[in-house]
Amino acid sequence: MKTKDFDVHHHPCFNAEAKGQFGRVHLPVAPKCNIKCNYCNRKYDCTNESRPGVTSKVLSPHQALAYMEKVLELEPRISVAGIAGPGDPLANPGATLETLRLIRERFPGLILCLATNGLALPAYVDDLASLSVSHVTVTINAIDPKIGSQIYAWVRDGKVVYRGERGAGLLLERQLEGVTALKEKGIMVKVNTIVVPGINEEHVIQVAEKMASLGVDLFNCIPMYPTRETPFEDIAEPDPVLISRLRDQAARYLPQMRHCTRCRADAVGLLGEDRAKELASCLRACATLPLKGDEDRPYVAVATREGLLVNLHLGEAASFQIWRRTESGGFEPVEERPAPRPGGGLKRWLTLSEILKDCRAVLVAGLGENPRQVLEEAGIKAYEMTGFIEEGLKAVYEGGAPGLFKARRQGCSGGCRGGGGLGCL
Ligand SMILES: C[S@@+](CC[C@H](N)C(=O)[O-])C[C@H]1O[C@@H](n2cnc3c(N)ncnc32)[C@H](O)[C@@H]1O
Ligand code: SF4
Ligand code: SF4
Repeated sequence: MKTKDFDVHHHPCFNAEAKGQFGRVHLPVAPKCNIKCNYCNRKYDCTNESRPGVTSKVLSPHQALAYMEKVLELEPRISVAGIAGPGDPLANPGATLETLRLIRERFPGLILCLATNGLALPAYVDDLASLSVSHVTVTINAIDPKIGSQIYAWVRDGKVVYRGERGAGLLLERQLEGVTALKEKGIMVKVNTIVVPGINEEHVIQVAEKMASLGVDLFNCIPMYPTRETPFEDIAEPDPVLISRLRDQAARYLPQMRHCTRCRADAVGLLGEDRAKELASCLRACATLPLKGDEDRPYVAVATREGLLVNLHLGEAASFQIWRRTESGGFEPVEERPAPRPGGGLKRWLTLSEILKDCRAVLVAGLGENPRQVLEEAGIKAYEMTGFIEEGLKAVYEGGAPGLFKARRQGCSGGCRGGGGLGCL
């Protein structure tokens, strides 16, 4: 079938025959998640770990568009732009839909794809269809809430957190509704089932049977990758012989994906020829672009006592120094702007966003999650660091200097395997 400007068969995950010819890029624009799987660790900022959920940077939609342009220059065989985390794309619906919209507009010939746990899927199927998203992967690990409750620590719907069978039951309900709605729209659906020894390994076949009854196109039995600092870290990875047997049994119901490489959330390239390491500096550079691409934001605001070091927390700065890049490539302070007075909660940070609206970033020694969110929603990236202002400015304007800024989630889990590991998911 040929739909619009792209050919749905050119997806290397859904069609094994396409995998040597066509590649995919994951755009890491979705950091938050609305459930907690007991095998998943979404710590990022690591270039070496090769497992699902890891990315070296999170991008805004406009940064992701700029990154996509660069990636296609380097690797024109990429036919798919997908969003697979590092959290759940539909737990970050604003960033996800905006990214898909920007990519669809600029690259009508690309296949758009999404991987989700399905909790928020029913609410967004119409949006996905209207953006011509043609391929969706839903991770469904159990069709029995008793089994699901051993895999999911919690499920958050709006502001309410559900645990145990109630949480797993709600998730399952939404997954079934979401998959049905996707198929009604003619979207290709792959179901990922993570095989967790001792928990769901024999149940996997029942999941496949149920998915077949909903018209799912492809089934992907994925061996759980034991990940440090998760409740399942001590469960051994399932044996390849077991996985092969489960795939053969599940094949009675659905076609099987047997070539999944368990990609990172910033995977890029052909499957099995991942170029995420090679493109890490490009990804980092794109993460330093203004958060909102269409605005002119020449300045960076700095919380400093004396004008040499970044040494004040956001909340304790009575004023911010405003710096810019000079034509010769150096940096100079242009003015000092008073900060809003303490107190006033959210209003204080909204006022600060207005004061700094021509700044692409603010350098501070520390800040809380609420002001960070308010500033970032206004397009001002907040970087936590201590040290020389000029070093921070260089990193903001030019990228590089990994490690200078304090990671939002601290480094990798210590289980780095120097990038060898398992390829991508
Ligand atoms: C990182 S998630 C992102 C998309 C979405 N949040 C989801 O879970 O479907 C991509 C895939 O990686 C899987 N995954 C995460 N951690 C894993 C692990 N330790 N072993 C195997 N698969 C894992 C997820 O279950 C999902 O199928
Ligand atoms: S839904 Fe995806 S990102 Fe969220 S915890 Fe599970 S595997 Fe991780
Ligand atoms: S994780 Fe598997 S399905 Fe997802 S992009 Fe990688 S190979 Fe394709």
